[in-house]
Amino acid sequence: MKFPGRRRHKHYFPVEDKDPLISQFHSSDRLTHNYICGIDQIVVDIEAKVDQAFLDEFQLKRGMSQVIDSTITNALYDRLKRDKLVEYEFAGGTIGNTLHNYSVLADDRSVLLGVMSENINIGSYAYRFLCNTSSRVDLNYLQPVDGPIGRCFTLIDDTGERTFAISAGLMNYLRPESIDKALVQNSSALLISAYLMRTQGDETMTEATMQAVQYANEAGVPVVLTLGTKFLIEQDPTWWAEFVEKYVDILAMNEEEGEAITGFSDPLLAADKALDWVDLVICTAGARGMFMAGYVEESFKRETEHPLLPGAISEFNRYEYSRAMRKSECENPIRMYTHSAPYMGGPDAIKNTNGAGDCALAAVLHDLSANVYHKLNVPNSAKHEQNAFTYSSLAQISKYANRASYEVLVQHSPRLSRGLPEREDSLEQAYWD
Ligand SMILES: Nc1ncnc2c1ncn2[C@@H]1O[C@H](COP(=O)(O)OP(=O)(O)O)[C@@H](O)[C@H]1O
Ligand SMILES: Nc1nc2c(ncn2[C@@H]2O[C@H](COP(=O)(O)O)[C@@H](O)[C@H]2O)c(=O)[nH]1
Repeated sequence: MKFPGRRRHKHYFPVEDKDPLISQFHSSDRLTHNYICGIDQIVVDIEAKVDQAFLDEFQLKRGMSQVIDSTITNALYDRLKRDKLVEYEFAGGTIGNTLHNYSVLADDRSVLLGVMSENINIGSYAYRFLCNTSSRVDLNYLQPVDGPIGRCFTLIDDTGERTFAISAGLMNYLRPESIDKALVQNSSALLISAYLMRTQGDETMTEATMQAVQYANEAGVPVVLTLGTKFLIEQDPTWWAEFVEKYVDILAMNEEEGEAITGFSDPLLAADKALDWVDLVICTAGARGMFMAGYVEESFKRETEHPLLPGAISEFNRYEYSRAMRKSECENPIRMYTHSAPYMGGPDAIKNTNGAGDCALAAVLHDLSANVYHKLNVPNSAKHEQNAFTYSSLAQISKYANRASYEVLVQHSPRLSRGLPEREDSLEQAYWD
């Protein structure tokens, strides 16, 4: 719950003193609301601490997200239960987490597309997923299926490395006809992950995703792709690069995924390379914080007031105070980059890194969506003389994203249980204005 805040005496007066003009102005139903939507394999995370011998026993590759068959699933589940190794069971899924965190941060609507069991028993995984998802995430468009959603065994070793074993259930049976064209085309962004391309046999998730992407591309709705895991990208980096160039507008990745798709281990160079394909890049880099890269029209560029940073691209942060634009909106596009270290140098004790990257992306999406909201409701604002993609400067967004992921690092779940404080000394005043 948000802090109730201070009450001022002057706001309490008799009904007859009410000014009809003022009440009209404050009426929130006169504001136009926007939303973002995303597609996911609906899964619940089952988290346990394990060692290498445990991974070997179930033929799991350390650090990977891998799909397991029903024999391994049953054996793994029985073993986790028998030895009481399960620490948490919580709604997961990379896009589910991101939309939940977006809705918590923005206190606004997002729409999740995917499947949901049509018959739900109290305490079942489907039930848990629904219970652990923000009421601001619209679940009305989920496609019913006759069977279970997915389970993601999240196995964490002593070093904090996470190995994901996915028991798919019916999570990949979202059908193309379940994608509502108007819903996608009226949204402020369509969020997808690389995992959605990992289907087999008669699973229809990839086709459904491509249907949504086609609708979004047709309507100019930004398609945001998060790469999920480097192992998926490493299998065919050229295919992924072409996919990104053809269909995607905003690319989110961590430094390992960045290396897999671009060949550059330096996150700044990886972000720069990815900017050949998309309009905006987010590259998280664990304890090193995050890098972002984007475009701005020459005439709207703003120089940073921070020291210029050395790096593979010298003084790369020079224009980090600029708001990002789509390359196609710029007559003379300039590339700009920013880097932010972790908020407060990172937490003293990290409880869990699960979902830190998803949360950073949620904050970026919040900024993008706030821009759309502002434009819809205050179209004549001087702010929109620049046809920017983002509400804030790249420098501000990356700080906000790191602030949001900090919150995930100090809790056990990948999903935020509350929004960020209204104002913080550590964020520049301009952010809140
Ligand atoms: N060990 C760490 N110390 C401090 N901050 C961290 C650490 N790991 C992650 N973070 C924060 O979380 C963000 C996302 O983390 P990262 O691990 O790169 O994402 P992903 O979960 O996608 O692999 C980073 O940009 C940083 O702000
Ligand atoms: N939709 C899918 N989500 C998956 C898969 N494997 C893992 N995950 C989810 O990722 C988050 C952790 O995100 P990260 O940014 O910290 O890597 C976790 O909650 C898992 O549920 C998958 O195959 N599909």
